[in-house]
Amino acid sequence: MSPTRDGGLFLTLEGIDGAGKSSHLDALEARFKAQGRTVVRTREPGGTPLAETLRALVLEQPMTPLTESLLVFAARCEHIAQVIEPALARGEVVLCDRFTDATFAYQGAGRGFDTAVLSTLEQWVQAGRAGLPAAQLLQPQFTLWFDLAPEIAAQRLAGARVPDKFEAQPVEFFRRVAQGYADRATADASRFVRIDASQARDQVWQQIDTALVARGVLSQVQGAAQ
Ligand SMILES: Nc1ncnc2c1ncn2[C@@H]1O[C@H](COP(=O)(O)OP(=O)(O)O)[C@@H](O)[C@H]1O
Ligand SMILES: Cc1cn([C@H]2C[C@H](O)[C@@H](COP(=O)(O)OP(=O)(O)O)O2)c(=O)[nH]c1=O
Repeated sequence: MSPTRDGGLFLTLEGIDGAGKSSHLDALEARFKAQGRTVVRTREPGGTPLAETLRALVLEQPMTPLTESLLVFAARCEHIAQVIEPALARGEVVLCDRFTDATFAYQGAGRGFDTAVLSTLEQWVQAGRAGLPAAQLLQPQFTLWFDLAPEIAAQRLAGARVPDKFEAQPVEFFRRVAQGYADRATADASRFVRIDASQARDQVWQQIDTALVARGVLSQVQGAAQ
């Protein structure tokens, strides 16, 4: 069996903007469904009507890093209570595009905001959740970290879509964000699954599939290459 909480699986995707996360969400969802799992596909900031309203503010309005941090954790609080916890309790797969690692990477490393404050907010929002020991934070079982040089991500995004507030940031900002992710990965090596996102799309998918099979989260597809 896969490592689960209440039979559910909490899997997140992370990386700088343009790293290629969204390109693999459909295939991941289909892969779990093909194995008979019910999948809740969601994102942060967002995932509930209120959290989506907060997302629009965070992505469009200028604000202080503290306001940004409070809003993403407020959105997360709703998202956990209304979507993530109930789905995990039902034994489902929660496939979430970003979670708290993004706050440490973007607000912490990118904006230079105090990570001790972020850790406090993380405690408030992610500790004491249903089905977990009081001291344990709700965290993803695994985080697929799409690691890509900021210069390549910027090239991929150029002309691909209208940039939002973060995507309009200079490459130096994304260097700091990328370092923030690398630090989180070092601190929680068993949770983070590093994906070399510089490879071609089908090779990136192969890395994802192989990593999740190796961790017992997915079963090998019959006839697939070892
Ligand atoms: N492996 C890849 N090689 C080249 N381009 C890619 C690759 N993966 C995604 N892209 C392209 O890069 C851009 C950003 O990908 P996307 O999945 O939206 O990234 P993210 O969700 O991480 O911001 C898109 O235009 C996408 O088509
Ligand atoms: C979850 C989260 C996202 N963000 C940022 C990162 C992204 O630039 C943006 C939204 O992420 P994303 O959904 O990846 O954007 P898109 O749909 O355009 O690919 O929000 C934060 O700054 N802090 C957070 O805690």
